[in-house]
Amino acid sequence: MSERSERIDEHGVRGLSSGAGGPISLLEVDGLGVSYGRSGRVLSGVSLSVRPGEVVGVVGETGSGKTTLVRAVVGLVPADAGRVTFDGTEVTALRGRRLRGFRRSGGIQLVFQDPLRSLDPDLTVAAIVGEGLAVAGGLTRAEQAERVDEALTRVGLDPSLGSRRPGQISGGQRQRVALARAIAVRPKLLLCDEPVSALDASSRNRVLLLLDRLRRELGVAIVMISHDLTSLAGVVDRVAVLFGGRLVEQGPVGEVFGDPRHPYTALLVASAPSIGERPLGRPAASLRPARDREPWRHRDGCRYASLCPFATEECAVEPRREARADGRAVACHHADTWSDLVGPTRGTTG
Ligand SMILES: Nc1ncnc2c1ncn2[C@@H]1O[C@H](COP(=O)(O)OP(=O)(O)OP(=O)(O)O)[C@@H](O)[C@H]1O
Repeated sequence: MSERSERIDEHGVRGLSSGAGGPISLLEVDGLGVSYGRSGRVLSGVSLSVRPGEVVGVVGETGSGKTTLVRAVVGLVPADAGRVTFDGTEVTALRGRRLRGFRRSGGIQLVFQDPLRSLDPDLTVAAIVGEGLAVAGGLTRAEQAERVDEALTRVGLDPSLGSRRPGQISGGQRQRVALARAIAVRPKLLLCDEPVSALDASSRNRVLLLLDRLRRELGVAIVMISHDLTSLAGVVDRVAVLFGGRLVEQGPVGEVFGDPRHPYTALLVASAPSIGERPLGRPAASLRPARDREPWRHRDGCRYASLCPFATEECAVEPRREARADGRAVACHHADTWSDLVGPTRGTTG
């Protein structure tokens, strides 16, 4: 038995903690559900945990709910089910002043895809990087300036760049500035929403290497959201796959990408052959439903069933996410059997 217990934090809110008083995981998302008015449920039953210093990837196609997950974690959109606990504080229970106080404390920092949109074009780089420090308070101007220079240096930028404005530096440099701004307040968790999608291939690689270095040097945990498996593959420890607002599979990245257990993950992997040393020995086309298959007529059940070539009547009932002995969790009735239906999933190089 783990020594999990509930404790009351400084905000008077319940949270999980280890018997020793420290949190077991830094971030615990448990059964999270989010709805937007008429759009209906956008996230359902999402559970994810991130340990201190760990890098977790969340992959999913456009509209699968990736950004909503990020926003719900910091309380920018309200959850209508489940809870989010960060470093012992139940974020989903915070409202108003206490929620703003939690965000200002800077424990979680967001880094967005498009640095030009997220950086104020009228401010200097130094002012942008120092924004969070100014909001958090407690430092003299000289101390703030020192922390700004330190953050810029850490992301590989010369502090002299501090006097420029976002329009006067390159796209790769802007993404570094966004990272410098995030790490200046010494957060425990970076939530990076498509951090490299707007960059060209060489800048993308440099920023990915930088994220890896920041995690090692600062011990900061990172949740990296992306639609691109290739970007995640070299950086993350674990990966979670989001489809239609549900996590369909999660586990150590090498295993999930090397031997996917959910047909949707398998399709993603087969569509991105560059990611694995052990690519799936199957073309993506074989993981899509045959044209002559009858349309899926059930409304409930597995969200992926209408697109899944392996769906059976059983899939009309929503699959539970089964935790497996190898540290993975898969939500598929046929997780262990679908791949046998059409031959081996592993490639010949594995
Ligand atoms: N403010 C909002 N009001 C209503 N519906 C919304 C809102 N924001 C997002 N949605 C809807 O919620 C769903 C998930 O959106 P979200 O932005 O979380 O997806 P995503 O996976 O991040 O997509 P992308 O990769 O395109 O950014 C989409 O169907 C979207 O249209």
